[in-house]
Amino acid sequence: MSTSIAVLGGTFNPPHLGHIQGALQVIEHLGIPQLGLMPCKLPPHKTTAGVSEHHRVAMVSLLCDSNPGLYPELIELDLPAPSYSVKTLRALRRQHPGSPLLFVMGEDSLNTLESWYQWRTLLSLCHVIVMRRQDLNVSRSAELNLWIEEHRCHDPAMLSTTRWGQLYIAQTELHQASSTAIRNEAAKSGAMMPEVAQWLPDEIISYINQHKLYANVK
Ligand SMILES: Nc1ncnc2c1ncn2[C@@H]1O[C@H](COP(=O)(O)OP(=O)(O)OP(=O)(O)O)[C@@H](O)[C@H]1O
Ligand SMILES: O=C(O)c1ccc[n+]([C@@H]2O[C@H](COP(=O)([O-])O)[C@@H](O)[C@H]2O)c1
Repeated sequence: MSTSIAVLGGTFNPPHLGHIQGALQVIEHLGIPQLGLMPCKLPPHKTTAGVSEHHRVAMVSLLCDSNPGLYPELIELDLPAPSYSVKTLRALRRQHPGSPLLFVMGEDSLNTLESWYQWRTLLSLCHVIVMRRQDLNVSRSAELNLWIEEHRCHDPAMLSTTRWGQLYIAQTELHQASSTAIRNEAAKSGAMMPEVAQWLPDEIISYINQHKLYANVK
């Protein structure tokens, strides 16, 4: 079987340590060589991606430069908006027909999966890997829970011996970081609470300040 291809899709407005910690732990837990951070063109459930594609890609690229194992996967920027994951995974599947394809998402994304375009089709294209994330707002429907249990795999070896079809909940550590909280904090006063600022690596803080993306991050 060919080497696994793994991607974490996101808006990355901005990228933060919750993304990095989760991605690095998925790499380690699954024993895969690398994982692509895949900025979307336009998130399907939002009216805008926030700051420009150029800045989001630049921040993702900075993170990848300082984290061996992570690389920018820019395929969605060449696909039509909105960035429906099924369409992206079809395109990735065409590029890598013989590889296990791993689509990584946070637990909050899993909880809203029923609202995604052709969501049941995802597992005919890829494996879905879930990173743990506290999500106090949403409870899953009985139907979604049933689907999860039907497809859930407990043996990570299956993820490299089959190319699609498994849903795996990785026991990643919880991380509180959230792009919304970072943006809200920055907008408030220009001086973020230290616990929020520490969710951002230094190179991202410098980039945000240099380009005045939100407000100054101290
Ligand atoms: N702290 C975190 N722990 C685990 N998964 C996360 C975390 N932050 C984001 N993710 C996951 O990474 C993916 C991309 O996230 P995204 O770029 O939307 O960041 P976000 O912090 O959720 O942003 P926003 O608050 O703007 O929605 C999503 O599947 C999301 O669930
Ligand atoms: O395909 C969909 O309908 C769909 C709906 C919501 C989100 N997604 C994808 O999920 C990823 C995370 O989205 P977001 O909005 O949490 O940044 C990103 O790659 C989106 O394109 C995909």
